[in-house]
Amino acid sequence: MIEYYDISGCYILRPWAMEIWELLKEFFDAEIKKLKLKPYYFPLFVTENVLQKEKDHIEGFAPEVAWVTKSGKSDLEAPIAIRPTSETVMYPYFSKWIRSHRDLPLKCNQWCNVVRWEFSNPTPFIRSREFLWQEGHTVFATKEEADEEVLQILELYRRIYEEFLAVPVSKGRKSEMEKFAGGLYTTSVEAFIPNTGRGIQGATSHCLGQNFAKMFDITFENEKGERSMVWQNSWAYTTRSIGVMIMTHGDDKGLVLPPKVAPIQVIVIPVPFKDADTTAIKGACESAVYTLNEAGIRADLDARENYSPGWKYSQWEMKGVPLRIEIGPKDLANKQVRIVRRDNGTKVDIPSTDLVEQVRVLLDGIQANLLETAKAKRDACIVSISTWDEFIAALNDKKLILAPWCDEEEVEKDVKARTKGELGAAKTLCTPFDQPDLPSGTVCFASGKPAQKWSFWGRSY
Ligand SMILES: O=C1CCCN[C@@H]1CCCn1cnc2cc(F)c(F)cc2c1=O
Ligand SMILES: [Mg+2]
Repeated sequence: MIEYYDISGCYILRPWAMEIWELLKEFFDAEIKKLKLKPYYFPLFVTENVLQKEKDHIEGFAPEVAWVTKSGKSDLEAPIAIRPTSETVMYPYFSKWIRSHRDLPLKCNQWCNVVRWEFSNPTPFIRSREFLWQEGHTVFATKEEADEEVLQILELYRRIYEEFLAVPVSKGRKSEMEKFAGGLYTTSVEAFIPNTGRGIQGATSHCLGQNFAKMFDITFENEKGERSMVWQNSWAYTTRSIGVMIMTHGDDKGLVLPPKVAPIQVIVIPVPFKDADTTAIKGACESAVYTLNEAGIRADLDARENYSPGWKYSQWEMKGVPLRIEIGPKDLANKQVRIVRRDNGTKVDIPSTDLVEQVRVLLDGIQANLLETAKAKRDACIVSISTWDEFIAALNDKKLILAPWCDEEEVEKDVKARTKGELGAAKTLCTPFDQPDLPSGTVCFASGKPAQKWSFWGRSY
């Protein structure tokens, strides 16, 4: 999927990864086009004074910004930043383009790369200094429109994770401390990795309120001729989503790819036998591949002569291909094929006449099974707690913790301070929209004050 690169935190995305990214992009791009998003491409570079436009938007991030300071041997008269995100690149032009309510809503999306020179341990897909993403930046006349779109996009992110990557996620709202500092509120879809007991943010959808409108003077004349400030959203998901899928489904044989994002969904392998008719077997494999491709199923043939069938089985299992079809002399004679599932290893012989129908059923079955299995594993990690001791025990037990919280930032900071350590501190992951019942009199696990809500807490990536 990747090749390591001679700059730390940078990776080469090879076809097995890029094809997954392209399948996700195909779905998401089609969906946002239904919402009238327009494609743009803004420059990679942003000047220092524009980037510094808003102190509290950038302040904590300054160490991550990568700068161009020279061209050839000569210094640039002023350093130029490489975009870590595009608010400051785009919004001066939103200000120029938006004059009247007729110019609203403005709906801009760009598929691009961004650079953030992180120093914590670089990890392929999960934390890299350059990554691919889409960033949506939308502008509305009213808060109601913005609020509605934030949730529409969040639902698309849930679909990317649950319907395509087969990764269960929780929709919720970030705390004031964890939200995007420049915005009004942040919603996110949160995943969880049982093996490491860490939460991971899958995607985020922010309502920026009118904060950036104030900063960049983005105003419009409404129907009554009054000048007012716009309401904005911004939202993104990144190539990190591929890493979450890998960690969620992988097993000791390697990758396990959900069919919806598998570049090859079915690999067909001829199983020659000493005196059997290899030409007929290969012909049967080729027609199986053809028939499946005609039906819109991503099938391929592995007829390499220099590898044994067994060697091929292992290789395609390692690459996570959902289904393997074996055709040998016996299968040929019985006009059947043997199909092997990657997710649970079951083998089934089906008549060649039923090929497309059965493969579709099996692929849907694998997709559903992967999500259900991941959901069960994730749910088994969720524990509700009510006291500090229970919280610490659950944290050390690598759990995803649902805790009653007073919603005070000081308490959130205090929990971080009290759980610092080489595994990283505990933090709020999100306050799930789906709130369990909170009996009156329930107190916050950390402060003892009246609890306002249930929130997910845990260590994170
Ligand atoms: O998360 C999104 C969705 C897509 C558009 N951007 C928002 C907020 C990004 C928050 N963020 C995140 N990381 C950053 C890193 C930087 F180096 C930097 F200068 C700024 C930022 C920064 O603003
Ligand atoms: Mg960051």
